[in-house]
Amino acid sequence: FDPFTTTMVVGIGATLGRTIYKYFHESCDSKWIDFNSTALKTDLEQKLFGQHVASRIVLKAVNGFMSNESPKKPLVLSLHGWTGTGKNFVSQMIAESIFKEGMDSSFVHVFTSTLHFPHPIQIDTYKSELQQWIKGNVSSCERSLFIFDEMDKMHPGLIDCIKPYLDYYDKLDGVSYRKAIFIFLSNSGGESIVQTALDFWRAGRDRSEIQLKDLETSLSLSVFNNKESGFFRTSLIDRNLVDFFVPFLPLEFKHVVQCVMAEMKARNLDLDQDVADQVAKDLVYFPKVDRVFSAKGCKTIDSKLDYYTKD
Ligand SMILES: Nc1ncnc2c1ncn2[C@@H]1O[C@H](COP(=O)(O)OP(=O)(O)OP(=O)(O)O)[C@@H](O)[C@H]1O
Repeated sequence: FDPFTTTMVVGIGATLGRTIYKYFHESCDSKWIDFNSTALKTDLEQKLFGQHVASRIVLKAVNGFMSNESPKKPLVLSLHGWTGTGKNFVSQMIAESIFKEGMDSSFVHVFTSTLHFPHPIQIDTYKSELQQWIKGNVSSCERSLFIFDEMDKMHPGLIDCIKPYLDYYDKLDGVSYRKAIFIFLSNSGGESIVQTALDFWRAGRDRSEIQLKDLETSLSLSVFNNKESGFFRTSLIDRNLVDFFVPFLPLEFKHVVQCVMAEMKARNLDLDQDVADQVAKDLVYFPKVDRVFSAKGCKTIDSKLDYYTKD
């Protein structure tokens, strides 16, 4: 009897079991896919902190797309911003508002550049696999959601290969992609968003005054001109395949406190403002002089909270 092997086998068996169960259990119909606009609105308003611009755009974009019976192209959202500001979190909210199984749905597919496409030398294999994967999944369910994380680290050739699926084609090889949703996540443009937020802060203006137009120009310039960014070398942008660029603002101390309180609530702990303040104080803020924004946003607060709540 080897407890390690047994645990592994049981673990793998359970995962496989869940996958098979999901595969046969979940179907591509309104029983499993039923957009709940109110739930998305409530989540964005109550669970997402400090992102009034992103929140508004996402709600409008997803509502508009999901209420259109015959969209002309798939919905393509590009979420930009500093680390830990809520880009994955919002993608999760979108998935939950559309699919009963949320992120666990077999119609939601997440790709992370460094994890799934780590070796540039294998780019041709990745390309054909990715294309087959997208085609196969949309063929079995037109309402598929694809999330591409670390888009700024993605090989431009790979971005190029998904372009046809984002375009205004009626059908490609007999498959229509018009009801699919693509979400791209990246940190590119994050610094220019931070600069705008800092300018407002230094001018003594309220953060809530920041509007999309204040961020749009610098965001698109930095995304275009960033030689490191996969976007730069592709024509994703100039072909207008991205429907909405969604900027995420850097988070301040008060937002981190809100994140800690939310985490306490999620763990059924007594809400303790002092502990929340303490956890937030322990994080690093930048720029060095003003210390306005959390360097890691709301990331890592789980483990910090453990430290304060465990004996
Ligand atoms: N604006 C926010 N409001 C509420 N919670 C947040 C917010 N931003 C981040 N969080 C919390 O922090 C966690 C990590 O954030 P998330 O993964 O969404 O960051 P990200 O912007 O995708 O970061 P990265 O660019 O590093 O991938 C979330 O799961 C959520 O619990």
